[in-house]
Amino acid sequence: MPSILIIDDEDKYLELCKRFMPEHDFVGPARSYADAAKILARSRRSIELVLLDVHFDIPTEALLPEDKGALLAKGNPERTLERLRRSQGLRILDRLRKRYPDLPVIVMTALDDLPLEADAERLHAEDYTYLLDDEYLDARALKVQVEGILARAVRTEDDGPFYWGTAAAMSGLRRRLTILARGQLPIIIQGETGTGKSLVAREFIHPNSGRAGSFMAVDLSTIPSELMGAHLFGVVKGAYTGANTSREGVLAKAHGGTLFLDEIGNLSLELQKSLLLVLQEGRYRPVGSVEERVTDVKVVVATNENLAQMVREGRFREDLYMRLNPATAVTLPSLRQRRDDFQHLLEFFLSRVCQGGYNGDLMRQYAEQRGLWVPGEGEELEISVSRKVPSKPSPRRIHMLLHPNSYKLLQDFAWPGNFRQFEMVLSNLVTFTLVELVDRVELVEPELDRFEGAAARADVIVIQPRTIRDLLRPFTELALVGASEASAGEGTRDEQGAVGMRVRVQPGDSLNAVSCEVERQYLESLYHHFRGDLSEVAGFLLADGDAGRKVQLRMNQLGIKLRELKRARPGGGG
Ligand SMILES: Nc1ncnc2c1ncn2[C@@H]1O[C@H](COP(=O)(O)OP(=O)(O)OP(=O)(O)O)[C@@H](O)[C@H]1O
Repeated sequence: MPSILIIDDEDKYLELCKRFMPEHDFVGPARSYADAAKILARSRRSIELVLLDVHFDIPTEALLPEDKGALLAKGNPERTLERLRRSQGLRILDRLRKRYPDLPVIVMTALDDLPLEADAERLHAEDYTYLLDDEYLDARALKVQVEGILARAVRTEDDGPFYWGTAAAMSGLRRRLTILARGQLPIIIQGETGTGKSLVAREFIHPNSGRAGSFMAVDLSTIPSELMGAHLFGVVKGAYTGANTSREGVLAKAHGGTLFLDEIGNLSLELQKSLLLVLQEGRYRPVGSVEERVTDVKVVVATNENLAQMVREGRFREDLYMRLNPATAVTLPSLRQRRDDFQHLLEFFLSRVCQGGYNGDLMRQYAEQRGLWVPGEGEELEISVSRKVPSKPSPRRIHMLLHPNSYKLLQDFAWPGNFRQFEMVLSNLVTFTLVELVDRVELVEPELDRFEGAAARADVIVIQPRTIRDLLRPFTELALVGASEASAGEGTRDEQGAVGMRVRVQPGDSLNAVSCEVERQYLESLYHHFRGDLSEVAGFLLADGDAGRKVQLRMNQLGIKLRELKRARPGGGG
């Protein structure tokens, strides 16, 4: 686990830091340079930052420089020692710099008569110097500085399969998660379905936590409530009928590692109490056991429900909610909220769906047929994507060419299933496009003429606008998006024609009543969309333009008054 080393002759700064930054792990205090050197020799790799005091009231033999003979021989030895004590931190910093040039150090002092500013450059400390005032210990500002430095130390290489993109908001989120990952406290991840909550927990938080144990994930929405206790906490033989053997729970398996609880809102109130005990005291009791077990896990929970609301409604324990550290909850943005970065997201996900599996085979076949470079074992084709034909080919790159309208269609689509849906649509897009190209080598693209120069280029694959339209159509027809924007009881359409509805449900309403209400709104909105032409509605819904009568009957059954609808339609008269 990465930690912060404190070098200080007193406990003052350690206490301050622990109080204001409980999420970090502090080592020390080392009381002198010699102490600090021992700790660093043992665990330099896990120490990411040093907080260093300046004034050290320590015995003469512990003061730097080790060889003080010459210094003390001149002038007043008492005054020399006093000076050494008052600025000992700077000597320690000097030594640290020589031995560990990249180790970030924040110098902390309550004294303002030291020429820290002047020394800062020599000591490479300008970024790291922080003056604490005697009366007003600005711990919050220190915290900001600590977090800034730790975030800069975040690995810059690829962090794995979670794609962060280039938007500033995502870098901020990444920094925040890096810091939270390193700390001891639990983490709440919020976000719509498919925004990568599980992925970020598994591929980012756990690897960045520095915890050597395993990552264990449990989706609480898929486990029957009567089995949840045993699954989480384990069970002893004979605890209930059918418990023929003792079994460990995921908590035991995650010991020393990370426990990811997906859809935490599904945890029963009783199990919430047990989880609270784990968080507070690191203890739990397997089902049927009288003995308690001890565990050390980092708990990460995910939800797309509003936990605060659940607390208000009495469905989630307030004490557990508070213990889950809601002040630092992280919300992963939806794909709609990442539109500014759409080009990069498109390129990342398209590249990903082109590598490996069936699409990878198709890609290789395509490259072979067209005499392009064919990736070998462990090699990958580069994929780029844009609305224009790139000026010159690159030997290992395939370029996906999108018509500007198709690009816009993809960019503006609501993507209610977020990245899961995005990836699936793009994967199908690549499959359909490549199958057609591989099966019909000589295929002349009907829309190629729109992309000047593309026809002659084997490295440019044109994505047909109709393929995109066909792939999005089922979602467009079904999606009930933008419900919150829709006015009560009315259907509204967004730019893709997706219908947003808000259904008012009375307590005790049957499922049938709810689905009839949805169907009614959908039919009404289609009626308006097709300007009252029921044949068109039938053609769209049933692929049968002669079935207008059927649609009319259904509308009657649902209590829709066609005459009133006609009057309400813009330009419909009345
Ligand atoms: N930022 C991302 N980078 C790469 N892939 C992503 C990203 N976000 C989501 N995905 C992909 O989207 C899919 C869904 O991700 P994941 O299961 O983590 O979402 P989730 O938020 O946990 O969804 P749910 O709430 O439905 O459980 C996965 O295939 C994942 O690889």
